[in-house]
Amino acid sequence: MATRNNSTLLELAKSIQELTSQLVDELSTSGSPEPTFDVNSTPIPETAPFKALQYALNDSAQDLLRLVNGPKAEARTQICNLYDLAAWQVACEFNFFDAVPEEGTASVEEISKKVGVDEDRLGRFLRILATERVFEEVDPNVFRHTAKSVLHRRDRNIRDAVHYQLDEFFKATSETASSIKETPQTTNRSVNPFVSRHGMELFQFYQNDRARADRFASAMAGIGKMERQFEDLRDCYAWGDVSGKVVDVGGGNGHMSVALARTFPTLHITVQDSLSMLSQAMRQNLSDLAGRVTFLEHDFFDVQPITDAKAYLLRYITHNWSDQDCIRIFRAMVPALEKAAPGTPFLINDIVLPEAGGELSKYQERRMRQIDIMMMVVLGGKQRSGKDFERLLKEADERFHIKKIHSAGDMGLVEAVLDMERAN
Ligand SMILES: C[S@@+](CC[C@H](N)C(=O)[O-])C[C@H]1O[C@@H](n2cnc3c(N)ncnc32)[C@H](O)[C@@H]1O
Repeated sequence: MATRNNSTLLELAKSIQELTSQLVDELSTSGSPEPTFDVNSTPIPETAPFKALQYALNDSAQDLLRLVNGPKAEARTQICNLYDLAAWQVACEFNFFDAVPEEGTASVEEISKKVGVDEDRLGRFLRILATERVFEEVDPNVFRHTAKSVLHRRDRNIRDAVHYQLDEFFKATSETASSIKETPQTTNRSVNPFVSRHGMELFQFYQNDRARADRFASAMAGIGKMERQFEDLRDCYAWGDVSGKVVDVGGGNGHMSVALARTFPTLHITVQDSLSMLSQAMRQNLSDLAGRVTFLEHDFFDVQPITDAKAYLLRYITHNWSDQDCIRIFRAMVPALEKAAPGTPFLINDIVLPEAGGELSKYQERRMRQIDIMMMVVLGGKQRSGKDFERLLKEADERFHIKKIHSAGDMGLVEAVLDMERAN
């Protein structure tokens, strides 16, 4: 029998009270205002102490709601989640966000004229969104922005990040079970739900569709604003101790290398990627870096051509590839590491999953496992734990070992080295 003395619900509520008090104190100490749902609300700072409180609060608050709602109500919520996503898909596709002024209101009739969706369906979508505080109906058929909706008006990259997920990735996700039924034992770049749904591999898809490719590039910038931030990479390794050449293998448009070089004046970074990716990067004005960031076309399945680097970085590459492909990528690094100074760090920057459940907050772990499933769906790729990385490195070359995992979680950094004392 539940009593106030043995109540899990009250324990969770107490934890929520305590964590919220700490959060308010932290906001007060840092001179930050409390967040509201208003368009002019200031979000909670994204620093480590606030993130830790956010994660813990999410666990307690979500567990309390799960227990209070019970499995049947939770199942009811779950079966209808996709209709929330349908509303988001339409809001992005028809850009409801720009159709409402940042300050002030717009009627359903006015929004309908701008977005080209009939008033009846438009109003229904706006009202379901408003239940999650995305827009607010201030008078019958009159809406205004909230903090959560105005973000997508103010930040095109973040809107694109939601949009591409709810378009090509959502469609692919709906094919997950049937795709696995077709090939229950195999997945890779060419065998996955994305290919089942769209009839071609992800990057081929974008090569064939310029508009979606541009949106994808913008969405990647949006994701960079939400997670995988530069500060995390900057703080998880002693970059200041590295003096000389660093190779950013598959470095994309070089945005991380440029930021690293601007922060650490002893770094000289070569960004390697495909020519199409690098051509964008090379258009940037990097005159302040006096040639400390350079670009080199290189396919990371081919042998690494730079043999005198002080460190090699592989950032958010491994999760795009199957185990067999990762082994090929690691193996292509070996000749360069053999020639480089002993102990040259081979840095794998990617999510590092916990080995077993319970090491992290459920909230944090879920965010990582969502990316793991995303990689499975769209690329036949995966997220890995430290042990998974160790196994793949050893399969690539017995002499690899992990020297240190500098940080785990969603900004993991694994430092591997090639042990030259050991015979291969
Ligand atoms: C998820 S992005 C990561 C980019 C960058 N490292 C970052 O952290 O922003 C993956 C990158 O791998 C590159 N890539 C894919 N296949 C490649 C290959 N065979 N050789 C070199 N780069 C490749 C892509 O062009 C893309 O820039």
